[in-house]
Amino acid sequence: MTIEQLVSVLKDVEVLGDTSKEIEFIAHDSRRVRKNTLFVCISGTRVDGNKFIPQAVDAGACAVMTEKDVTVPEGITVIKVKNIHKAMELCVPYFWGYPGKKMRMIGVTGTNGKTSSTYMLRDILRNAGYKVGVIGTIKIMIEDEELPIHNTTPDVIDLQETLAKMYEKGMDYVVMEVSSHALDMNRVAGCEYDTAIFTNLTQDHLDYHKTMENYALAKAKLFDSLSAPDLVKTGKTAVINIDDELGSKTMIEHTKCDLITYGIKHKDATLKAENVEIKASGASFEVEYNNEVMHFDLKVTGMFNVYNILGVIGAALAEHINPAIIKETLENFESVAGRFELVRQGQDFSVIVDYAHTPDGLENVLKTAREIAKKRLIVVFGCGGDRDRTKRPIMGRIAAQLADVVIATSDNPRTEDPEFILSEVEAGVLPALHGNFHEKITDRRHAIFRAIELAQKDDIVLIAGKGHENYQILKTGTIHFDDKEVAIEAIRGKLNG
Ligand SMILES: CC(=O)N[C@H]1[C@@H](OP(=O)(O)OP(=O)(O)OC[C@H]2O[C@@H](n3ccc(=O)[nH]c3=O)[C@H](O)[C@@H]2O)O[C@H](CO)[C@@H](O)[C@@H]1O[C@H](C)C(=O)N[C@@H](C)C(=O)N[C@H](CCC(=O)O)C(=O)O
Ligand SMILES: Nc1ncnc2c1ncn2[C@@H]1O[C@H](COP(=O)(O)OP(=O)(O)OP(=O)(O)O)[C@@H](O)[C@H]1O
Ligand SMILES: N[C@H](CCC[C@H](N)C(=O)O)C(=O)O
Ligand SMILES: [Mg+2]
Repeated sequence: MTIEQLVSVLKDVEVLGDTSKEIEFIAHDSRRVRKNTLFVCISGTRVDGNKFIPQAVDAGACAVMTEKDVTVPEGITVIKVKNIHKAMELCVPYFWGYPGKKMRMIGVTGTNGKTSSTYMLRDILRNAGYKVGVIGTIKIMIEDEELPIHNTTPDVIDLQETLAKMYEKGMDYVVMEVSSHALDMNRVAGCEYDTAIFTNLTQDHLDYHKTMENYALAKAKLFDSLSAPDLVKTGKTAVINIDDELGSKTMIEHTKCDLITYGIKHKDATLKAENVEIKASGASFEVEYNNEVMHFDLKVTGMFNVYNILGVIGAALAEHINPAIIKETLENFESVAGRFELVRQGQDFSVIVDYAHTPDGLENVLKTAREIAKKRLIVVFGCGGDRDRTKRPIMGRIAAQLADVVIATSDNPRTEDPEFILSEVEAGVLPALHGNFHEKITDRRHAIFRAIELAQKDDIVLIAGKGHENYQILKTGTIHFDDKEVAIEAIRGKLNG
């Protein structure tokens, strides 16, 4: 596409230089620039992308898009815009040919349960014979090909490039996590969702959204988008957890298309789970749809997973998937890496690695562990740095209320002092202790070893917060760290005396 064609979708734009050049790629990161790239200069929270123009030009950029007056080497075209984010939202999907309008798109939003739901949907759609791409916290999947990811929902440039790749490789469906940050920043511009799930709304990310109301309104944008004026596909459905009273009210207010609600408590839920049983071996429940009762005997457990599964059933039915395929797939679904994942090394106590990193996530997972625990429940957890500080004492309180042994440790401290984060966690732990045991061990590896050392026959050790992550982000840089690996090492050490 030529620069002239590309800028035709922009309004407030001034182009300095040759507009007949062909653009072959768009990047905002100078390290990803190649021949004939348009380099988009973004002033970020850490650095100003305009500073990297020389590197981008060296790497092959033939044009730059910027809000600033910049000096460029001769022959480089400058596209000057008023608002770089608005400009990207318009021209990047156009450049890639609107791939997010060509495939069926399922978006999942909510504080917790997004990754879990997308993985279940992927399996259902694949078993129904479709080619599926997935975008979310852990990685990008294009059928079986895996690519790394930096955000739960990538920015508009990375997202459109990924969607274009998926379209080119023949994906019928894209199932993706749509984070509140992404909705607020409009990273999903140019996407057209067909079915959207709302899992729940509980406290997180208040550092960014400031209030729960703003957080809810960011999520509601996904539901607004289902009835936007410029849609090209038909058959939109919102699938909403109606047991989440506050969140569902906002999401439903913003829904103007077909609606499927789900829940366990609410009497009017379209999909209402009955006879729910939570066992260590898995959850079971029944749900009625179109006057037929479907019975589910799952391998995953926990009330929270029953909710995730109800949302998934709703989305799959909205996409007209055969109920028999939905049932068979969900009954065989085992787990997502780092989500209530059992670490089995032949020890006589259970070790679970889980990604709970919000108050509600931690409460749910501790309650589930408590329901299936034969003896004591030992929890190792912490809170991330440079993230919502107000959740720290709340998570501390929940851990102290629900576990027998509480080991507070570091998560990803990022640029913060780990001791300071822990002091905020402990402000919640200490007043809530009721004769139960507590230790503060800043080093996460030591904390995991200590929990496993303390574990006795039939106890459960829950290592929460980092799930699948194989790194720890410290002030000094990112190091390799994997809760599961460390747990295995500790268990083996204990078994070998
Ligand atoms: C606050 C926020 O969202 N920041 C996002 C933002 O980074 P930033 O503004 O700090 O960018 P920056 O590092 O200052 O760089 C500015 C520009 O210089 C460019 N650059 C930089 C270095 C270089 O050598 N060359 C170069 O060109 C960068 O590519 C960028 O365009 O743009 C980056 C690229 O798109 C994002 O990866 C980054 O997400 C950071 C890592 C982040 O932690 N975001 C969190 C808050 C987030 O978005 N989370 C949500 C929800 C998670 C969930 O609950 O599931 C998510 O969707 O991930
Ligand atoms: N429906 C749910 N309600 C509450 N907690 C949940 C639910 N589903 C999962 N969890 C808990 O939250 C953790 C994270 O789950 P998952 O990764 O599916 O959520 P997510 O929404 O993708 O999170 P993120 O915001 O980091 O992308 C799980 O390990 C589990 O402890
Ligand atoms: N997507 C979430 C993940 C948090 C994971 C936890 N390990 C942490 O670092 O706080 C976030 O960026 O807030
Ligand atoms: Mg996720």
